Amino acid sequence: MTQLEQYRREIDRIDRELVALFLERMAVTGQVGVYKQQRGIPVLDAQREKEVIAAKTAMTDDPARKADLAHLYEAIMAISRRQQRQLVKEGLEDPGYAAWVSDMARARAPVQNPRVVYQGEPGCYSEEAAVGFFGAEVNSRGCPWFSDVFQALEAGEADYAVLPIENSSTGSIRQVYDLLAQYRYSIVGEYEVKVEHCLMALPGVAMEEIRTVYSHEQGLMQSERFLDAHRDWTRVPTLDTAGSAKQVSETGDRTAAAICSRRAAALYGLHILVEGTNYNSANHTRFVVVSPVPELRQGRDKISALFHLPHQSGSLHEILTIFAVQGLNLLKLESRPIPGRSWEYLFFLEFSGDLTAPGMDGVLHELSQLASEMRILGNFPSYEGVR
Ligand SMILES: C=C(O[C@@H]1C=C(C(=O)O)C=C[C@H]1O)C(=O)O
Repeated sequence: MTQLEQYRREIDRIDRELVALFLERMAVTGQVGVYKQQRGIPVLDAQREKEVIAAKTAMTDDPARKADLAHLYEAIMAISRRQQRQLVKEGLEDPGYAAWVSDMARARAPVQNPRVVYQGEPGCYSEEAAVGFFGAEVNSRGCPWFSDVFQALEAGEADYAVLPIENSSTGSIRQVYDLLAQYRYSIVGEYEVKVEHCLMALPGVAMEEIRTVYSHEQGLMQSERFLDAHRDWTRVPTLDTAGSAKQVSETGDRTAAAICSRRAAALYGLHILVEGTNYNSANHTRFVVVSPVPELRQGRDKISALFHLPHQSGSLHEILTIFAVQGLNLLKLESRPIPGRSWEYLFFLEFSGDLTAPGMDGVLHELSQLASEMRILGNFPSYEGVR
């Protein structure tokens, strides 16, 4: 037997003892669950958990092992809470859970023939997403700024907004995340658009004549490598891609070009000089459909939630432990700074699931109890179209 085989034999022996003890512990924590259920005692006892961890970490002087034991016991106790939650039904003590229950109570059916707002001029990718999600006959209109879109919902001028949330080349659209945090609205759906940018100018204009190129900052960023080959062009960010095409068309400036969709070129009578200026050929933008009133649409399989975590080391790790222990499939994690509180963050998490499925109330209690603040932004069907 090699030395390695000998070590592994030893590890297997120790693990047999560990597993037997773990199962024994679970049997007792299960009995604690029955006890709590009979007496209406909450599952989580944060003080007791602190004591359990303190007692274990006191058993070694090695600081690294102390931290390891704390993590190990966090996971073990999350597992025993999950086991107890199958028995114990809890009330509305947790604000995040209570808010979700009250949101569900006011959830409405999808609005028929809705009024839809998006940011940009007709022909922009957001309009394309609105058409894709709601159909070609959608009653939609564009607004200059993202904040105008939210204000239109607030004023009751629209039923839904379609907003870009992330791009597969350049990442998150931070302004939209910040507005989602600011307004207490719900995400009720999502849609993806394959973004293929083109360089366009007035008919008859040659590449050599171009001095300035206009596009939304995302269009410029997604075409960065193409533009780097034309360093003498001035790059001017505009409110949206279609707006830049409209501007080139209306000013009649032969030294100007726009980076925008093929659709916008046709709409504003521009001539395409270069197709596919985006450096990533698989360039997709994901849009969310935002509603001022919560909805629970058929086929919901994706959950979006916002968390403010306690400003202490390990709090993100603890939340992620819950995801692992509860078998939740985490799809995206985004953090945004909190104004006025340097180095504190709001975390936006997306994960798979249907919050009305059995057992999900326990998951929400767990997450709400560990976060300083938790808000469910929505539970909606994920985009299923082809990429
Ligand atoms: C087992 C209990 O329930 C929970 C799980 C704990 C554990 O696994 O040690 C400790 C405290 C509670 O949050 C208990 O209350 O003792």
